[in-house]
Amino acid sequence: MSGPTHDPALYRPRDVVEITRALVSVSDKTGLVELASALAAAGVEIVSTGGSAAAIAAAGLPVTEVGDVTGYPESLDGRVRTLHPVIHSGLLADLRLESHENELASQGIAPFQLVVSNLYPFVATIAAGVTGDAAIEQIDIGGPAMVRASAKNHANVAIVTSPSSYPQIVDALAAGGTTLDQRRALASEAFAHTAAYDAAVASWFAENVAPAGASDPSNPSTSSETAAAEHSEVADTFTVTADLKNVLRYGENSHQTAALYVKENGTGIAQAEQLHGKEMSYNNFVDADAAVRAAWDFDEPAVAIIKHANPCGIAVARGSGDAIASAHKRAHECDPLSAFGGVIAANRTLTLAAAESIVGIFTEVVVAPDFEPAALELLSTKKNLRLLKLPADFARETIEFKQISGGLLVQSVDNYDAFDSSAWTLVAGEEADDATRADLEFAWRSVRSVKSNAILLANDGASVGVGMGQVNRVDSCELAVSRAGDRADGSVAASDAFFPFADGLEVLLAAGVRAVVQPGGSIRDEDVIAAAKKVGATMYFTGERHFFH
Ligand SMILES: NC(=O)c1ncn([C@@H]2O[C@H](COP(=O)(O)O)[C@@H](O)[C@H]2O)c1NC=O
Repeated sequence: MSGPTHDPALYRPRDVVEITRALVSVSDKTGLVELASALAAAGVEIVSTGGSAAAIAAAGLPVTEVGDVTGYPESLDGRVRTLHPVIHSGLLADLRLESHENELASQGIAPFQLVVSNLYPFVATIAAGVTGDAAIEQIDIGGPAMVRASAKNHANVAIVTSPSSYPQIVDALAAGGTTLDQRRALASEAFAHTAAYDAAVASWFAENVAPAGASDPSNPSTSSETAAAEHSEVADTFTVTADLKNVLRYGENSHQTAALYVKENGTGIAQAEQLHGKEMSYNNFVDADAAVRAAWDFDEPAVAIIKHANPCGIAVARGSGDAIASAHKRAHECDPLSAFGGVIAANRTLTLAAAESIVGIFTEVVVAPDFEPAALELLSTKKNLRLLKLPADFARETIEFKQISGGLLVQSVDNYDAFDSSAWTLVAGEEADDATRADLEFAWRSVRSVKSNAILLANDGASVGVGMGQVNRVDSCELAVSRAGDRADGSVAASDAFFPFADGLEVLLAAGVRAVVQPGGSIRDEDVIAAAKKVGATMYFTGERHFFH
């Protein structure tokens, strides 16, 4: 038996390939009858598997069952159908080579020039909650084999994996055949189709079937018992597959190209339904994601207002009135100047009262789990405002990744839940009273949505001053204090990481901050604690930081 042939001299050129025989085996039968009609009208012999053949025959069109070609019945509950040398030789024979042509002829096997196939709906099956052997049975084997075989042999075979490509095949029939360029493009789509399919299977398998210790980092444990548990198992490869949803007008800047890709079973911002407004931009998506990240960190009704991926206001509701309206008003008051042109996320249905509070403020995007009809109507009067409704099964991601040159960094998301102040250590001043404690918990929860170095001042469940993204902590403290103005006096503060020196804390204390929560852990903690004690301020250490870059 000879190995692969590489001698270019042996290849006879082939561009247009006339279609005389097609193999059709599709789970998604959209457009099947229309395509089969065109094939039949062009005199193409159609060979097909059980369900596809039945659909074609039911339309009164001629079709040959695969079993009649192989002389072998579809067997093992359909596990073995097209997996037969008579089929695969017809898919893989490279008719540019005289030797293949002769071999096929001597075996009495007719080649295929067209394969139409899409695979068992594995992702839809597991999304519907199917598990165990029933899910495994939906892993298509014969389909990917014939898709990959014909994609490899695109010099001779056109492989169609999507009903959206059927019209070009109908056109090709009229034009006398498929061109090499066409078959190359279709083969590229086909390999992407099987790669995405296998990625979905691999990810499900790692989580549901593989023994413990072999899990995929895209599915890390969501247990937050200890931070160490989050750092446990990582897999040898990291695969992400996402399909193009739409090309965006541009990226972060107008000279950058950009597109939105969506994960097949994703339930996030990328899947949100746009109810109103202009097309979402790249930056809108980034900010909407950051806004949801901040607002969804709270169980109680909360609103976050984001600019350039940073909160310029976060608040929970107060009083007996409309909760989301209250949360929005209080979040907005934190920094009205910065909230201009911001992105607002609410973690509850956006009410009319909240819409009335928002409508007069120039806002780019409002994202919420739903909108009261009257709120939608009111906000829809703003033509430039985009309204996004999150999927009903919206869920925050459990892992995140960043591209670096030559690779990817992957980590579990910061879901370390250390908001219960009873677990903190008092290192300076008096134990906080209940109201102060609640404010410290609010500040500590909010500060992890702020880019490091992050300082957040809060009062009564609302941020009053945010210092973000500075390259030293003193500047972040000064920024938070200057944004808070008079409101710094009597507020509480959270710092996403320890104070390396007392200087940053001293800025906060001088402005009247009366209680502070921070991780602790600096080699100069004693100096920092002394600064708090000196003015009688309360300070807690959480023991865990919340860097966010
Ligand atoms: N076992 C095989 O040899 C085989 N050959 C084709 N299939 C799949 O059978 C499906 C079509 O089945 P039907 O035509 O019976 O509805 C296609 O999704 C195709 O990918 C197979 N099924 C799974 O492995």
